[in-house]
Amino acid sequence: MSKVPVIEIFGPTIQGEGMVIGQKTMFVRTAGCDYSCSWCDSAFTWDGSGKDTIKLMDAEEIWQELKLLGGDGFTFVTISGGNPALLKNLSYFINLLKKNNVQIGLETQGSKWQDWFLEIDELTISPKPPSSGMVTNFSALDMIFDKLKKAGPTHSSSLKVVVFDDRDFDYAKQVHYRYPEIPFYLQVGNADHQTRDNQQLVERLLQKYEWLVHKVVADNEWRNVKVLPQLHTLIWGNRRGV
Ligand SMILES: C[S@@+](CC[C@H](N)C(=O)[O-])C[C@H]1O[C@@H](n2cnc3c(N)ncnc32)[C@H](O)[C@@H]1O
Ligand SMILES: Nc1nc2[nH]cc(C(=O)O)c2c(=O)[nH]1
Ligand code: SF4
Ligand SMILES: [Mg+2]
Repeated sequence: MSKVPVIEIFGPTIQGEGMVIGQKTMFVRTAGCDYSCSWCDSAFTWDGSGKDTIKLMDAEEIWQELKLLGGDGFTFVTISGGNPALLKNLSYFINLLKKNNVQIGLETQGSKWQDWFLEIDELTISPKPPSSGMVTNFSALDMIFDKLKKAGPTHSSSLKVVVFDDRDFDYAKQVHYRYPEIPFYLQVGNADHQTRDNQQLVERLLQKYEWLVHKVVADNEWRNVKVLPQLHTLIWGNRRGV
């Protein structure tokens, strides 16, 4: 059957990150990841702590849940995870969204390809810097961008690298140089993704954002780049489902 493991469906909210930041959207978060980033803010999707909340759902069931939550008040759905690119069967849900004229965003780290990437309106590829503890498979990433490029200029994708420290910053630059034609976003890393103290969290994140902006503006090797915070974290802290 065409089922996929879903761990949460929420919205309407705004896309807090990357190329369509600010966009009103619903979210579908799939379970399971082939990575285990040290600072993952969605570790419940893969570390076992959320296993009782995973539901195997088919396309129509996910759509019904989205309509229940969002009614007619949305035109955009973002799929994240975990790594949704592990799920070949997501094609059924993606086709159903297209049939309903819904725009689709998707977040993945760039470790796996799926043919349905070509159906995604706003595809965010987010390779992981050294602080994550993960090692990027650049031949897999090359293959993904080759396929997207062959699919033609109508395809809208971007790179988003989370930065925690100077090494991450250098890694991000390496990625940007390797794929210079892909729109590039630097994102502030949230080192306190467990805390409930929103005031202190926002203060630290804004300091980190300032640090990152300063590094970019002082560096002539960065030219065409956008530097962003996680907007949803500035509004809602580490709350889930927003
Ligand atoms: C939770 S991941 C899920 C999608 C996919 N596995 C990925 O990593 O791209 C969604 C986005 O959140 C980012 N992210 C995860 N933990 C973060 C943190 N502590 N601070 C900032 N961004 C984080 C990831 O880098 C990714 O861009
Ligand atoms: N508002 C909001 N924006 C987001 N952008 C990417 C998210 C994610 O966890 O993938 C996310 C999320 O969880 N919430
Ligand atoms: S790849 Fe994404 S979901 Fe997987 S561990 Fe890293 S940040 Fe978390
Ligand atoms: Mg998130």
